[in-house]
Amino acid sequence: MGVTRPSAIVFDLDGTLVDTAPDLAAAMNHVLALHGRRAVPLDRVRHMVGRGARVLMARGFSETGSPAEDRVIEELYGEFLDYYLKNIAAASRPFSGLPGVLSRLEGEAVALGVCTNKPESAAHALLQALDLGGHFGAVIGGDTLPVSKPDPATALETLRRLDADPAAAVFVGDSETDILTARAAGLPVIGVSFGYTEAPVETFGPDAMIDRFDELPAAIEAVLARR
Ligand SMILES: O=C(O)COP(=O)(O)O
Ligand SMILES: [Mg+2]
Repeated sequence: MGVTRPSAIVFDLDGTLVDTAPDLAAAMNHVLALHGRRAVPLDRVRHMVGRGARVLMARGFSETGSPAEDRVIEELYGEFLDYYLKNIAAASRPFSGLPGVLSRLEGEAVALGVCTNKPESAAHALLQALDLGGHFGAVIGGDTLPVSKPDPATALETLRRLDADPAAAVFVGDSETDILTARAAGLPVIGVSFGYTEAPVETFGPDAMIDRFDELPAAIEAVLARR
């Protein structure tokens, strides 16, 4: 029988805490339009997010014609980020039930962190725009460290900054990247069924799945008890 009281919960951001796909799609389609490409529909974008904005740009170009050459990806990324930072919360909203579950965890003195492949500046701007920033004691973005998810250093550094015991921490995410990150860091991982993923996230073997945030406390308890 393992621990049941979590020290910390580390959350992925896009597709886990916040439904950002509409604004990510708008920014990607803005860049595609600048380069004479057609728009990618929102439903497709939901399967293209999860490995950072450079990969999103590459996928957007491959989806709409000839692939972008490596040497132009940095320029596309710059165009994307410029538009995205100006429109970061035009349509992005926290997933249903999130504020309630964050308050509940805080009430139980559980430390909360964010570990995302979004640039750290974009992660802070988004959390602030949605009035969520105050909940999280640490935010690690895709450019905070020399490595990004799925490198386990990202999750472990989030916990270090929270001063939380990794042996009682849980990762929550929506994509294969998150499952790989948590596994490599030795953390139990809960998948959310409402996020962005190339294939259904349960196929990557999370320790538990939730369909709604009100299921999170019980799922945390279950994965820690099984440790
Ligand atoms: O920007 C992305 O591609 C993914 O961001 P996430 O790590 O918060 O899901
Ligand atoms: Mg995600």
